[in-house]
Amino acid sequence: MSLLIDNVWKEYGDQIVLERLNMEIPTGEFCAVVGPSGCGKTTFLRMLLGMEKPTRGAMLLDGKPLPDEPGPDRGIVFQRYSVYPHLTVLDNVMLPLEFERSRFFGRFFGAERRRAIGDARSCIASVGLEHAMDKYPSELSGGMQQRLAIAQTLVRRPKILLLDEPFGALDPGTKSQMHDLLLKLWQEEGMTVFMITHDLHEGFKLATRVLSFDKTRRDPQAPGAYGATVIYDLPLDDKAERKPIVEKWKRRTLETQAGMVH
Ligand SMILES: Nc1ncnc2c1ncn2[C@@H]1O[C@H](COP(=O)(O)OP(=O)(O)OP(=O)(O)O)[C@@H](O)[C@H]1O
Repeated sequence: MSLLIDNVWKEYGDQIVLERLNMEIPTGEFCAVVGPSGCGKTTFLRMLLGMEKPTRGAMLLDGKPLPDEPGPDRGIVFQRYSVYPHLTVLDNVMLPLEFERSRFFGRFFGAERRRAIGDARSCIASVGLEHAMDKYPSELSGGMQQRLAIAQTLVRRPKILLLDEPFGALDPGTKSQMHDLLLKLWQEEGMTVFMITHDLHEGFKLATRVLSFDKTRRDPQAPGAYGATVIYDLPLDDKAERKPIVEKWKRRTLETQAGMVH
């Protein structure tokens, strides 16, 4: 399953946010999405999720247009834990399954309910929260809450996992544990991942490909006249061999973000 982004543009009124996005992403690619604040990274993720439609161009999953509403094949995790404070860990992870089911068939009963509970429990165990099934979010640390948010998204077994600065609020130790967890889940599930990060080192550590967004042209009189595009598309799948190249691009990306190169 591959994702084809074909000349995608996104405009809000007369503001062009993104322009000329062209890329092909094979299944299982782990893309880090980097770029200056406000350049349209979240907008890109929202289009992949189906919360926003491109103004122009096409996004094709295996040759078919991406559905223009969120579905179980795509899941998102935000920086701030989007968990429900009044529900236990288990109920937080059951909820997406119940929503999905009730859209079409009403509530779970009997064997189906038991199967859903089993799926939720194994997903909670996969993020290391098996001892906290009956706890409420207020009883969990920040890292545990973010694990819960990830479980809530993974329980529907998305093919595309979208992460909007998921670890930005965590301390370095917890962040590093979350990196290990994410890599484990990514390897086990074979998902295509897009992760926005402001931490370039995190992006280069985790990703197989770095997509660096920025504007290539600017009009000081009309800030919305031009949008951002992918200025560097860096494959990192063979890190040892590509190390010198990666280092060069990493330096260039850092310089661009610091406003030293345009
Ligand atoms: N629904 C909307 N209506 C109008 N403008 C919007 C909307 N959503 C985003 N924008 C504009 O699009 C631009 C890109 O926003 P976006 O949140 O995608 O940037 P970002 O790169 O994710 O920023 P940050 O790194 O600060 O989170 C901003 O100028 C924002 O004001």
